[in-house]
Amino acid sequence: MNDKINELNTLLKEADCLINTEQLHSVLDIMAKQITNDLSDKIPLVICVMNGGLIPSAALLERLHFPLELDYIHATRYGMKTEGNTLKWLHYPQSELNGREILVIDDIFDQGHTLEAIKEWFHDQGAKEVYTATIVNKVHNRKVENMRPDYIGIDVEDRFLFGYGMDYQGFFRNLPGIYAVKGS
Ligand SMILES: O=P(O)(O)OC[C@H]1O[C@H](OP(=O)(O)OP(=O)(O)O)[C@H](O)[C@@H]1O
Ligand SMILES: Nc1nc2[nH]cnc2c(=O)[nH]1
Repeated sequence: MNDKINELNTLLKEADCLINTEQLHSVLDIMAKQITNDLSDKIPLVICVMNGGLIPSAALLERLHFPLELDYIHATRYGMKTEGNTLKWLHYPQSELNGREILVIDDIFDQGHTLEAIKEWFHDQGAKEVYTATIVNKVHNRKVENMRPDYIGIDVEDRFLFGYGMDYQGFFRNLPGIYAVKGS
């Protein structure tokens, strides 16, 4: 137990903070304004992508001051690893989706397989429009071809990130900033 705590504390101490809390708040304010402009008259169904989307969803939701509904989906393709695999679907939303305007919120757009598959699934369920939002977009050339989020907070370098929803081996989703693992 102590070994694990020491290992994790060292990892955090050596990590680079790429986006601090203040920067995150201004990014979230801007995203919330864009979303409000587009969706405030549509009574959207907001979908949190668990687990990483939990903190970004809460932060955006408290900045959206118009009628909306909330549900969640749980899909994961990284698990405890730093390399993505096939997407596992763990929970589907229970709300009526047919004809709805949907806003899907996640923490990161990396290669894009997760959001691309989720967006396609909502369209298959009869959603009228599916918007997607992520706090960060990782910059590299390994992306899916045909999809980008409608709302992106900030571009980040191609390193392994944690904090603000994103985990390192299941830990550190709770950090109020975004960090990159040393040497990644
Ligand atoms: O753009 P991609 O390359 O598909 O990666 C992005 C996805 O990876 C992370 O989820 P993860 O599978 O780690 O599950 P988690 O949300 O429970 O952390 C993150 O929350 C995104 O959903
Ligand atoms: N925690 C975490 N999850 C991811 N999923 C896709 N990319 C990342 C990343 O950099 N960090």
